[in-house]
Amino acid sequence: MMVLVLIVAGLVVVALLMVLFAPYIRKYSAGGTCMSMARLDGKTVLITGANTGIGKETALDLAIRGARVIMACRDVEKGEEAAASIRRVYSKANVEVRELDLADTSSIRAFAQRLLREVDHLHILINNAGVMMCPYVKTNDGFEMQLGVNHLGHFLLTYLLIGLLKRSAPARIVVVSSLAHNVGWIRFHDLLSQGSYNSGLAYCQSKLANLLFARELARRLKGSSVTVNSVHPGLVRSELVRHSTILSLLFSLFSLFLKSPRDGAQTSIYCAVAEELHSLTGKHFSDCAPASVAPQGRNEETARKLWDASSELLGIVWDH
Ligand SMILES: NC(=O)c1ccc[n+]([C@@H]2O[C@H](COP(=O)([O-])OP(=O)(O)OC[C@H]3O[C@@H](n4cnc5c(N)ncnc54)[C@H](OP(=O)(O)O)[C@@H]3O)[C@@H](O)[C@H]2O)c1
Repeated sequence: MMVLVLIVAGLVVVALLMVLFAPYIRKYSAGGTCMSMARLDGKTVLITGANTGIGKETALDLAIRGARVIMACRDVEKGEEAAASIRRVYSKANVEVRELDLADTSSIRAFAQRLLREVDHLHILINNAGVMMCPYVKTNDGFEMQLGVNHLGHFLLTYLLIGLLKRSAPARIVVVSSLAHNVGWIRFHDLLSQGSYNSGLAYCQSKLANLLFARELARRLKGSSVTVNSVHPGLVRSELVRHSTILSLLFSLFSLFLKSPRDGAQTSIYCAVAEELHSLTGKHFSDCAPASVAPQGRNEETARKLWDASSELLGIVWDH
């Protein structure tokens, strides 16, 4: 009898939660389809974290548009499986998998060196890979994992490829950030969470860092025909929440209200191809439309400070 009461009570709580939160979840996860028919024949695209989720769907779409798509994945086997599934959907897909572990600067450098040797042009770079709310763990270089992969890894990758992008201009850089930037702030006093660690806050910090990086890079690249925009893909069914039991539970519960990875890829695709964005730079997009940015994401001083701190951590000097 007691068990039955508990089950019924549990179901009532779940139903209440769904009624309460569904409108909000729907609001942030619905809409936005890239209507552009732009072709990418002869163009080369690089997508990080392309073996699954939003990255894989972005790779499929851009391959169908005729691009040569380089899928940068930390697990080559998983990447090859994803490439094979893309070829099953579109047999002419020009996709290739290359190894890139954003949690290891030597892997990033080796990846970029090989790319610079073997690829003449790079027209679109999509910094998509991400890790969310993992336990406290360090990258190979001693950086907190979420800041290390989501921000610092992409910061270094972009630095290493910026010359190639400029030579290939017009070129576009798309940085996959998140709505989570709204509740993030940059903890300059403890950027790598050495003093204290909260996995949720560290994720939000890394996504705010994505946005600030995109804006500062756009500012520095003005006049170069390389544009940089950031996106929030929506709330998307993917493996991203794997490290958080609560979020995994909530995402399963509200699964019906979340975007599919295909729908989640639309804003990245839009920013990568839409003709009307050809010279638009330094903006943030969601649902294939300009989106609002939290005040901390618009603070130019914070963006410059983060730029300097990131360059120092990575031991690099940008020449612009
Ligand atoms: N899903 C959402 O609701 C949502 C909302 C807002 C923003 N986003 C952002 O969207 C982006 C894509 O997320 P998703 O939802 O598609 O998640 P996902 O399915 O978990 O995909 C994340 C990708 O990043 C890769 N990755 C993780 N660590 C890496 C590393 N050290 N080096 C190279 N690649 C690494 C993963 O590779 P493995 O498969 O090998 O782990 C995977 O390919 C992320 O930047 C995320 O923050 C997602």
